[in-house]
Amino acid sequence: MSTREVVVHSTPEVLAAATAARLVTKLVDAQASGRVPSVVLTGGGTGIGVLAQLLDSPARDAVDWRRVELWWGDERFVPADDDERNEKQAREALLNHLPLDPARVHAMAASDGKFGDDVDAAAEAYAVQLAGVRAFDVVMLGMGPEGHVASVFPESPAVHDERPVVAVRNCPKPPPTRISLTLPTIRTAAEVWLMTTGEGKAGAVALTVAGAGEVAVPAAGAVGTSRTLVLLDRAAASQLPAGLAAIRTS
Ligand SMILES: O=C1O[C@H](COP(=O)(O)O)[C@@H](O)[C@H](O)[C@H]1O
Repeated sequence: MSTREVVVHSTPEVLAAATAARLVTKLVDAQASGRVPSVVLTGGGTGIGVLAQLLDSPARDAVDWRRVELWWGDERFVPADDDERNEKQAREALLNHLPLDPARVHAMAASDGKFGDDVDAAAEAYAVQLAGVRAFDVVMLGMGPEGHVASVFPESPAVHDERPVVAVRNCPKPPPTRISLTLPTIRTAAEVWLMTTGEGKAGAVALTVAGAGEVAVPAAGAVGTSRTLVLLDRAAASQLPAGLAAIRTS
């Protein structure tokens, strides 16, 4: 398990651009060493903002996108064409514009897909797909104001679940039915990048960095085996101890 490194950027735009650049470097380095990197995408404003920045960055052409495996950390269990879907948002922000290999893009099922409205079957099928993955290179995660990551919410059944992927019901944040990787699966990643912006996230960020318990603050349980980055804008970092925020400000 790695120690958290906190990086504070001046604005959400700078954070998104810097994280997009970080991802390009990560993918290029992995491909240069002959590997096909695997990345877990996130929904939410910050995660989709990073993808939009990547679309605007000429550096994205340094990556051979046909040799990248893409997964999702969570998905809202709604019809495929619903604007709430993390997959749809990611495709519109970036993926539709890249020469990806469709066989390497691993979206979670929609509620009008192969499994119909059986969210448990959809979650189990995703776990079967994941069984072939050795370790993710990067898991990107947004974070809720109460400390949820992916669709693992505080004090919810998912936070206690040891299975790799779970169906989530009655989410406090709509839509109520979702599919999510669990914390044990997230922790198999080499690197976890926890990314968030805005004052509304500052309390949960401070609790995460202070080492709160993962049942109360699931973000605190999201760590990588070799690196855990907490990527923030100044507003999200505003409740961190002054010394810590000052160490790594860019
Ligand atoms: O519902 C979700 O929320 C989180 C955080 O979203 P944000 O808009 O507050 O950044 C997100 O990471 C997750 O993937 C998503 O399904």
